[in-house]
Amino acid sequence: YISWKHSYWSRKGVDSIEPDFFFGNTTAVIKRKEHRSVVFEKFYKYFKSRGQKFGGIYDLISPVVVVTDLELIKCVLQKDFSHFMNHFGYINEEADPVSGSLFNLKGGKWKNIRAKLTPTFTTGKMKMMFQTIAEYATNLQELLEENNTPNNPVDIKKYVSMYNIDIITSCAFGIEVNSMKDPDTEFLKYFEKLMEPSLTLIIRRFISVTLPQWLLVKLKFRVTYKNIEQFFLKTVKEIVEYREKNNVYRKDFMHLLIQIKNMGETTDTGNLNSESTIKHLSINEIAAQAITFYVAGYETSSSTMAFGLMELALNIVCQERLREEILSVVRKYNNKITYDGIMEMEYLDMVVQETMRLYPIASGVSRVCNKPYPVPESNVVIETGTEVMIPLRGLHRDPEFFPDPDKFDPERFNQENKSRIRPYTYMPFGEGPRACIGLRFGKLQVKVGICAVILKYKLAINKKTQFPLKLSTSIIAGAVGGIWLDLEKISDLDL
Ligand code: HEM
Repeated sequence: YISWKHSYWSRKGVDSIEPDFFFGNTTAVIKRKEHRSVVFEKFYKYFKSRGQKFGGIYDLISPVVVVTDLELIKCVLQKDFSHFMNHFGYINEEADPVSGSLFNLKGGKWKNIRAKLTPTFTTGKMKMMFQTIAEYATNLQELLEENNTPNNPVDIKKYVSMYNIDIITSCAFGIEVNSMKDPDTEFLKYFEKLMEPSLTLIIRRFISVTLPQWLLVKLKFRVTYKNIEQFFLKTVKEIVEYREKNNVYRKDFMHLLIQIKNMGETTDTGNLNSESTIKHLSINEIAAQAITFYVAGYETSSSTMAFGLMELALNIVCQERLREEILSVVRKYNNKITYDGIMEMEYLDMVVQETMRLYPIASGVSRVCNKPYPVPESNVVIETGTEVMIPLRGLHRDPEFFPDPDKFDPERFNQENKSRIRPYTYMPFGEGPRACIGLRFGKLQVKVGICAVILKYKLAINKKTQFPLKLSTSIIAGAVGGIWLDLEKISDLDL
């Protein structure tokens, strides 16, 4: 049966790579030897070197299309989106409410909820939450101050993770956890359990992508542990009830989600109720979305920020130039970091963009075909249920699109060069109608955090950081062994 499954691409006449028995072509990912993004970068190079617009590989026994051609990428993500609306992932809202996240939702239901949630991330809403982000950036400065002792490097990922977890807990759930000062709160423990790649969870995830979805739904299969799910649902219910009863207006995502629950839409006011007839969301639905914001917005921003600070430590000229820019803008705004100030920092934007080119946190942009798709200018039809993968790291480090691709060079994103970047070669947040909904928020977290660190400390790489850098095998890539920096305090400027 396995051999027959592994003959799928040759039966279709599609160029493919010889699979290992059972593991297919992703053995290195399953055995945790390499990060998925690195493995898919190799597939990208292989098919491109053979002049193929796409090729076939096997994730275990499931066939996956790997795309190399920019025109085909455009079709999948934008032009023919109606064939590729969904992300891969098991969903059963009844048996496993947490699985009903925006990331997992399919078809019409996804479209509906996405439309309701999109106004949650407008510029106005980002400005509304800016103060919370800035306060946690001050906490990050204090934390670094406490932990930066002479001759002791700091593992920067650890601290930026605390900064991001506090922001996202505050904004998604409206809870002040302060992981920087008290890492043992019940909420954080459950969050750790939710994210923990335990063996049972790996097996459950494996089953969820291997067995047919209709069978899993019939079996009431669940990926999330019952006790973890109960904890988050109970927490969200309590927060919602408290806010509704006391008419609390807090400037966060939870407020906007409650508005959607009660009114079907968000407004720029403190209202939590209206006579609107638009279809509302249930409490389980808003809980699932709050959890998604949490999961999707924490590790992504933390890794990006840590890699950004690492590159700045390695490239002193860039670091000095960034510091000058930050200082001049901060002075303009009475020694404060403001939303408008952050938006004025052009070089900061270039640094963050270049960081995300070199270290795209997603292993690729993935879609699942939801109705048969005849690939233009070929005889191949992509069948319903087949995963299509666009390898971000392959594109971002392709010398045809980014000369000297391994070099950290923010100038690629200056006003003049930016306009020359070919569409669909740079997509750290995905692309098309299903691109990252939290883009603005994620970038803001990263930018404010980087400002806070650069303003106060001169960064240098400590020899504990292992080069050449090896990416960890967790879902969102980090650096094996950590990113160790020496921090030299150069200013007393608080945010
Ligand atoms: C630097 C930070 C971030 C990066 C690099 C990032 C990257 C991505 C990528 C690559 C995708 C898949 C897009 C696609 O399939 O085309 C995605 C989806 C998503 N992201 Fe982000 N993300 C970040 C921060 C955030 C934040 C802060 C939030 C929420 C507060 C968030 C919420 C989501 C959600 C809900 C989806 C699923 C969207 C859908 O299926 O409609 N992300 N993100």
